[in-house]
Amino acid sequence: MHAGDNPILEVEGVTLAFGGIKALNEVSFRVAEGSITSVIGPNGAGKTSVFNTISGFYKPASGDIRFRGRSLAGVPPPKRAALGLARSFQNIALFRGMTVLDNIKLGRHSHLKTGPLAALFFTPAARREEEQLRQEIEERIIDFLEIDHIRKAPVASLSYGLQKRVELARALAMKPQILLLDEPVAGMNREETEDMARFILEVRREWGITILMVEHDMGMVMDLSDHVIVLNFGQVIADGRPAEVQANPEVIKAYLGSGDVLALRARFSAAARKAEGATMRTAA
Ligand SMILES: Nc1ncnc2c1ncn2[C@@H]1O[C@H](COP(=O)(O)OP(=O)(O)OP(=O)(O)O)[C@@H](O)[C@H]1O
Repeated sequence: MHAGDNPILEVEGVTLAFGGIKALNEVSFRVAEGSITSVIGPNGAGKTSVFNTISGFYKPASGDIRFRGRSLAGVPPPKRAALGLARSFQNIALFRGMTVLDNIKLGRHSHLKTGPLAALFFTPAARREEEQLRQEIEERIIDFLEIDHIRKAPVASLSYGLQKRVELARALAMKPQILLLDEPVAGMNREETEDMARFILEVRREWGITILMVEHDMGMVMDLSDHVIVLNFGQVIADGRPAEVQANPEVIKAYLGSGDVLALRARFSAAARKAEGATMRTAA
């Protein structure tokens, strides 16, 4: 799939400055509908700034972001979420004292037709909506993410991996068309990482949701992505399929400069070995 085909999201010429520093400098890329697209780059390259600009937390000095062809200029973050653009955060942003189920329900509120007052007085319309919401959450999201056994548990009591899964559940409850995942496997052990990778693939396959993620785990990026965008010093230095990006000398140089190159090579080759194994299994 080429990112130029049917873009759901277009970032065009975006420049973002903090004082005199350009965190993003004329950044342009497209995210194809139905793709898993990753944004990578060494520390400080501008990945979080891209996410914050797309979700509306930062206002670019120039450039435009379009969602399904519509400019998001002047559209505040909650409205972007209601349009179908949801995100998770690098550091878990859940209500730790609340249960898993209540946290997930919060995600859905941007779509409820009945306002908080109606919900308070529990009108028939609010009740119907509440019931529909409950069923939708229980039947689909909780089952899908295999968190049935912890639905009544307070989030604070859960392992880190499960909390990240609940965060994904809450983002899904927002019924996104595109999901922005900020380092979905950061801090996870191997098993938690593999679970999350499986869920991300299934979110795309079963729910038809486009994924845009920032991730440092290069094995995961190369395994999952259709398309990879590489940032360095606030600029796009490579944009293509995982194999193209890995072979790009500019990319190697960027990671070399950051001192991450050994880790990068190890991760690249682990990803390549895995891909080779998958190809051989398919051919057999
Ligand atoms: N709120 C801010 N105020 C001032 N400078 C900022 C702010 N946010 C980011 N920057 C600067 O913008 C540049 C890009 O930072 P950003 O956090 O987007 O990079 P990143 O690629 O996400 O890094 P990391 O991988 O370490 O999370 C850096 O030079 C950073 O210091």
